[in-house]
Amino acid sequence: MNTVKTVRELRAAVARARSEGKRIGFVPTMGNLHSGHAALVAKAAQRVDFVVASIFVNPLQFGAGEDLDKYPRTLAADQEKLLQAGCHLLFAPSVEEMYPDGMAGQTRVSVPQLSDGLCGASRPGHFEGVATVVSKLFNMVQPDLAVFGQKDYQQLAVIRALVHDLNMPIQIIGEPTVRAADGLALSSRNGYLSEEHRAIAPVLYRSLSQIAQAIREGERDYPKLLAEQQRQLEAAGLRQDYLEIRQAQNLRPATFEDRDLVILVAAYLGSTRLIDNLHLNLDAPA
Ligand SMILES: Nc1ncnc2c1ncn2[C@@H]1O[C@H](COP(=O)(O)OP(=O)(O)OP(=O)(O)O)[C@@H](O)[C@H]1O
Ligand SMILES: CC(C)(CO)[C@@H](O)C(=O)[O-]
Ligand code: BAL
Repeated sequence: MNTVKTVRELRAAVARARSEGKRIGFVPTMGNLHSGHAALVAKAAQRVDFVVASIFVNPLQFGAGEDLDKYPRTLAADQEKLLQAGCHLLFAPSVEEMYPDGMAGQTRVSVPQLSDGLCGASRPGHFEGVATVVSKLFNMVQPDLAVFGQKDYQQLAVIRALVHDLNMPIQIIGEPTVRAADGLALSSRNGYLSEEHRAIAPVLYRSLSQIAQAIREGERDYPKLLAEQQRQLEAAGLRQDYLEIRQAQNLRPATFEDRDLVILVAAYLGSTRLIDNLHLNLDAPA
């Protein structure tokens, strides 16, 4: 697996693969890779002949006071994991390579409505930063398909919308969330947790699962269900950012008649913000 740092080298390597008739898959990441990322690369490797991954901690999607500076940078270990997972080319650009003219005058891509609420409410500008960098990366790599994790459910919805709305000929694949044995969704930010907080964190997925189970059993008093679980999260020591039930396909608030639902949560453990979600289609076999 080669690592390239410039757009020029990236384009040359992708052009070589294309000239050999290969289909291109793409997995964008921020690095500090775990088995969740490896699953995305493995899915791409099943579908195409040439898999490109990127590692770029994108300043444009971090708000003031967020963890941009302390976000873990672990390039050598990441290269090894990508190789094992079946990646052919890693693009690891600098901030100057991605934003050679700075960020203030950078053209932005924004996806209204889907970017509002949930993570967009507590991270203003976040999804504009994501949509902008993903659009740039898509134009640099020009893949046939790209794979994203369902763990970042709202992000996946934003990316599906931008590809649709901007007529990009790229198939977007959403991969299920890879979890630790105790249910906690793998995330680079889990590394910030103390031992004590790591032991508490699985309560997030337990709460989502309990809500899903209650809805499956016929409970439709969503405010009551959410309030109960909010109390549980807070009793366990988490500070809730949001806990919501939305329509799975468009993220609009769910009504009692909706059958295809997603339950989404974001909460703080100390200063670490964790997110998770559970897709619940009441018409699908359990
Ligand atoms: N547990 C997981 N299972 C499947 N995909 C995942 C998982 N965690 C992250 N991803 C996906 O990997 C891609 C890159 O995400 P990113 O590098 O931000 O990882 P992360 O572990 O979610 O980091 P962070 O803790 O900063 O949110 C995204 O498409 C994201 O949805
Ligand atoms: C998609 C992404 C790589 C864009 O910076 C990032 O938001 C992430 O890691 O999910
Ligand atoms: N995992 C999504 C990227 C972010 O939190 O900035």
